[in-house]
Amino acid sequence: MNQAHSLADEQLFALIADSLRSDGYSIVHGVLPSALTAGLQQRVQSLQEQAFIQAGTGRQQEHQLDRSIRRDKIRWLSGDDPAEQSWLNYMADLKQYLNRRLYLGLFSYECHFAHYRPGDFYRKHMDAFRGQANRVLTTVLYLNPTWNPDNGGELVIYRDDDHDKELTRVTPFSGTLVTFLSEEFPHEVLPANGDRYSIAGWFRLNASTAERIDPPR
Ligand SMILES: O=C(O)CCC(=O)C(=O)O
Ligand SMILES: [Fe+2]
Repeated sequence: MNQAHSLADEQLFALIADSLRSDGYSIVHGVLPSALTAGLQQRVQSLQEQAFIQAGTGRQQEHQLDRSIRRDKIRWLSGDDPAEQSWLNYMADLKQYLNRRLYLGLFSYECHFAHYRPGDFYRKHMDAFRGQANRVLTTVLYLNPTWNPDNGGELVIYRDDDHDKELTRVTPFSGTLVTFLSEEFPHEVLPANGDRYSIAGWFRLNASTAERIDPPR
């Protein structure tokens, strides 16, 4: 799917919802409001390297830094910055739309900027495991205005019905937004020659009980 101009929010949300319903994933190019993408690009470029932390794998107690699996550095978004707040608002609107259309019961959204330096990668992994009621829907927005396809750094998505077979590859061009069911699709980030910026995010269910506040980070 390839559109060259931004769509009204509801049209874009409808495209995403239709693809999620039929295929479990959606890839859209260049259809987000351009001011939104531009603001986030500027924001991530303005952050100093010290603002990022080494990304880990696993949740809370199991949290590990394993550089053979994952090399990127991350910074969680917060509402303190206007560009970051705009993205959080936009995702809140998407959440509302998807809940209305697909009854997904999405409750919260968390997301971080990611910076992959040249050579960095994220090996094949799942973002969530069935039955754990944690991450339901993954979103990835790329923020690389001058990406050369020869740079590598593609996101490789594997098939939900055969985890060894490649489904598709996504070049991390600015404004490309990928959405997929977190429990269904293994995926990996290939090493790149250049600096690769993105926002990875997850919609979660509300799995809180009186004893246990979920989601944690
Ligand atoms: O940056 C990407 O293309 C995907 C990142 C990813 O899989 C993750 O952060 O879990
Ligand atoms: Fe992932």
